[in-house]
Amino acid sequence: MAVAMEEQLMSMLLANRNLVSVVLVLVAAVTAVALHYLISSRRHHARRLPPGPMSLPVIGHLHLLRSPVHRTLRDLADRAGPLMHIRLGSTHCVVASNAEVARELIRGHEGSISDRPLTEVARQFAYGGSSFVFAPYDAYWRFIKRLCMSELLGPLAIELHRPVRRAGAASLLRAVLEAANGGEKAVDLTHELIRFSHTSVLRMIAGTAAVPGSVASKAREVVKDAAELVGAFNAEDYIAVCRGWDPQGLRRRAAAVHVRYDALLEEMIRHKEKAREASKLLGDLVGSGDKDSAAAAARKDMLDILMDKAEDKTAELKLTREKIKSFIIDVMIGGSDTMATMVEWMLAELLNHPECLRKVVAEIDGVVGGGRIVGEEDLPQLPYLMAAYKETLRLHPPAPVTHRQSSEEMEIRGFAIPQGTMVFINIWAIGRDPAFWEDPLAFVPERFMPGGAAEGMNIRGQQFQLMPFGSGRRGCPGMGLALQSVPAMLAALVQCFDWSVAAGGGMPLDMGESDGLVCARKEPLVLRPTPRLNPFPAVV
Ligand code: HEM
Repeated sequence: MAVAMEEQLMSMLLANRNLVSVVLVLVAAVTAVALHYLISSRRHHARRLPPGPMSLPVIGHLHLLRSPVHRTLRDLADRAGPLMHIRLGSTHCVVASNAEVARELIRGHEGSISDRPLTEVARQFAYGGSSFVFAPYDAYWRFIKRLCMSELLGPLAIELHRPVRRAGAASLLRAVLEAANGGEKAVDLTHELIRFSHTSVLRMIAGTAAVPGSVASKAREVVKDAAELVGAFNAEDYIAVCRGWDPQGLRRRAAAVHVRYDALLEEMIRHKEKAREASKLLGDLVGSGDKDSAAAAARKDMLDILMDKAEDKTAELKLTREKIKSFIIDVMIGGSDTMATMVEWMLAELLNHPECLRKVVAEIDGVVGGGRIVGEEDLPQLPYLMAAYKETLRLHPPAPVTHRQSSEEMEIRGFAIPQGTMVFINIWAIGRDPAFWEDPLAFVPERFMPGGAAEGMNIRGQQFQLMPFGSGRRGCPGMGLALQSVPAMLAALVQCFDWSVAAGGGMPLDMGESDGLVCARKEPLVLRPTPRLNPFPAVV
């Protein structure tokens, strides 16, 4: 019976050979289409970009970006979520707006987001190559980072340069005292603080001998102009059709500023070369023993260290004159305004919160007294001052959004981030996230004190709820310096003077933010100082 049926079927199939072929082809086609759909829908799901607002052709989300950008990005993320995709022209960007996403990116994908986007303007200041700040995570970057952490900006260098910063602070206090005693109605502290932090950084770079007064004032000008250009939005960096056209003229202006900057750096380096030759000659004449070389090592500034490395034939990497100059530019731009801005934000917050200011001053009076001026060495005994500093960094990080670039495709939270995507971490929004911070907009240093909700929280980037210096391998190399210099300067200002608002100003102080590379106060801080210590301690 079965055999009969089989034979019958065979004969039917043979009779309908053409029909079978058609059916087989159809089945194969349907299967292929289904498979293709399945595979491509899986791939599409994996390639799905994180959510973001509606975009426009060509410009993407550029029309939505208002200044200050960190606020706009936070507002957009409130609707799109803590991992948001936006398109700036033709450039994909993702924005991390809470601590969990920042942690996932930095802990989980550190290797993929260790590059920084090199903008057209930044390229000019990097002598056509890439500087330390904008270098990809390559051999040069690793070399200079190691040098930073061990010698240039490491704990020993910070310690050795303490007298230089002390002298800078003394000069600021002297200027304020003269203004107060001379009956001047007000002091432009913004101006004085910028002068102080520029001089401190410049002296760390080139020592006192290599920095004539004219260099210091030219440096302030050129750093201001360069920072303005590096911080400006340049359509060329984002919109493909604008590339090579310099539509806003920024590249042209940057080239002109760079010529001035280069002349200044050459002046500094030539001074330094002469000083090194002279001291070498002297060493050869008198014969320097081990003790003298130890003292000479202690006197080395950044240029000395960099020039030693450039002359070192056994160094793992050749440090060219261009690389030295571009590194100095990075440190001057990255280090000066950030520190001045932080002292200013901190003083403004304390003046707006007199009870906190009273606690800071009482703590300094209790630990230091009125016979000498507070210094960096006192900081470990001043926990409330440090808590007020952390609170200021939480509310007013001077670099509110950090920029990275993905060097390969990566998957995060089920979304695919293409290679070459700009990765923004909104440090400012993270510090004000109501999901973590109680009463996030209030200035409450007590939250960092014993018993406070953020007691023991450090700001070095290991706890992602507070990361004013960034985090991971590209975290700020100047953090150690900023953790000493800023609170010590603020402490001296409030120990030595009572501050009141100059005529015409009102309280509370306006806390509006400026545009630019560094998020500073919009209005200059113009205040009236009254000396509060009598006799006034020696300003040395
Ligand atoms: C309160 C003061 C400062 C703050 C809040 C600050 C903040 C930052 C932040 C957020 C970054 C990006 C980190 C990241 O991508 O994860 C950074 C990078 C950098 N900062 Fe600072 N900074 C300060 C002071 C300084 C100082 C004093 C210097 C130098 C003397 C400096 C030099 C640099 C450099 C060179 C980079 C780039 C590092 C790299 O790309 O590897 N900063 N800073």
